[in-house]
Amino acid sequence: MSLEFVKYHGLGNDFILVDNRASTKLRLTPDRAVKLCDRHFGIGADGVIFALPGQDGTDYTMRIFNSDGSEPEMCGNGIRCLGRFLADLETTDTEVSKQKYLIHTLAGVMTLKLEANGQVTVDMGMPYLLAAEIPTSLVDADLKVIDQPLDVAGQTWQVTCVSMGNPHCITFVEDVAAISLEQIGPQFEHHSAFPQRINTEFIQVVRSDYLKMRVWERGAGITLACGTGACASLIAGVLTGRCDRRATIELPGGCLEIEWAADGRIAMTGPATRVFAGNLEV
Ligand SMILES: N[C@@H](CCC[C@H](N)C(=O)O)C(=O)O
Repeated sequence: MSLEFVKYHGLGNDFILVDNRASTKLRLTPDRAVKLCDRHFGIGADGVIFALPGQDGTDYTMRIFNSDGSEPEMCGNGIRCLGRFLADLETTDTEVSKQKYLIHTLAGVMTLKLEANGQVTVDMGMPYLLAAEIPTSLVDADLKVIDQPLDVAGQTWQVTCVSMGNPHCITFVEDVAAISLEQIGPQFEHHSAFPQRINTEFIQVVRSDYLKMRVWERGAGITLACGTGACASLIAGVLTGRCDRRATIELPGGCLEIEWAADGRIAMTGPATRVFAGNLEV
């Protein structure tokens, strides 16, 4: 038996997309996902995303597995890719596709809008800011983690933590290029202050409406972009008085536009690109 997949990327954060609309049972195991993500012995990707039937009134459900086989709650670049994937599938099936989707995720319901210029805008919902919600033991459970000291690799970093459904630890630095991400990223990810591990973003404020970011992702390591990380970083910038509520975030793979609206909801706009399709032996 063979299973068709499509490879997409959002700013170089790349995913294998699987059409799982006919069943709530995953068509691949997490172990198989790990093998497929391998860049030498597999297809190569930062994660595998499944498009499943909707639940609780949504159009579809997204499940994603990181390249280490762990299942995160949400993925910003991945959900934009899912939007394009679903539109392509619907066009193949019926010659028409929706321009707007309600997607069920482990982080809640996300709304996607496919823009005419190829970009995808996602209503990412509200951030979670309390220590218990991240989760982290850095401060008391009912407090926010804003510019708190964290010792990693013999250095004290001032960190701000934000959950976008998945956990992020943000540090503002003078020069993102000077950070030894490969060396310190794993030490942040596995720090005892973060019981569910953590995604780690380093941010350089170029202007109040333009930030540069590098990321070490939980379960995937260095990636070229992270959508939830870009949202969390803008929020950390606002909370610490470093940036505007709307900004461009420049990642190694390109730029995302992020806005934290007055009602507390976060919008992310960026591209989603189809790379190729193939068949897997299952
Ligand atoms: N690259 C993603 C985030 C994927 C999940 C993350 N590695 C985690 O474990 O939380 C994005 O674009 O948001």
